[in-house]
Amino acid sequence: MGRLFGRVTGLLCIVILLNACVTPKANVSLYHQLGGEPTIERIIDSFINEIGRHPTIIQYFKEANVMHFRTGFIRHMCALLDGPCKYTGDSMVQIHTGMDITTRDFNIVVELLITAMNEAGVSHVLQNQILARMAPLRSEIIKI
Ligand code: HEM
Repeated sequence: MGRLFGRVTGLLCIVILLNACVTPKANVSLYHQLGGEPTIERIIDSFINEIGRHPTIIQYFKEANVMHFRTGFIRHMCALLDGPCKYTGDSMVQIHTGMDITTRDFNIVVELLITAMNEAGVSHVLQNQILARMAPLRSEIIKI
């Protein structure tokens, strides 16, 4: 009986531990789960490289100041993921108005960001939560 109890308890512990590994951590910000500023910087540097290699997406950035974009995107992402930064740049609508960004190109940019997150070793559970925070911005960026 004691042995059976021991086994059941052991099994329960394993289930609880596994659950802790796959369940999003409610009380820790996405920013901290990601590894803070250094990981965001790694993701954005990789993202900028991907943009630079993409024949269609690079066209949108012909006139852009890459360092300014880098700083702004890092700040914005940090704030979006509940990090300690405050994004003080222009709104998404102000920035992207007139670029005539298509849904197709928006989706390509998301793919480039996913590639960058994969390169930075971000788990898929975390990636999905980050993308869920960005998804509502679609209407502020596409064809405005
Ligand atoms: C969820 C998706 C997106 C987010 C969160 C986002 C966010 C931002 C932010 C924060 C900046 C400003 C950086 C700064 O302060 O200068 C920016 C600039 C820019 N974004 Fe986006 N963006 C998104 C999608 C896109 C897409 C799909 C395109 C084009 C296909 C695009 C093209 C640009 C360009 C060209 C700039 C630079 C503007 C300039 O400096 O002249 N963005 N974006």
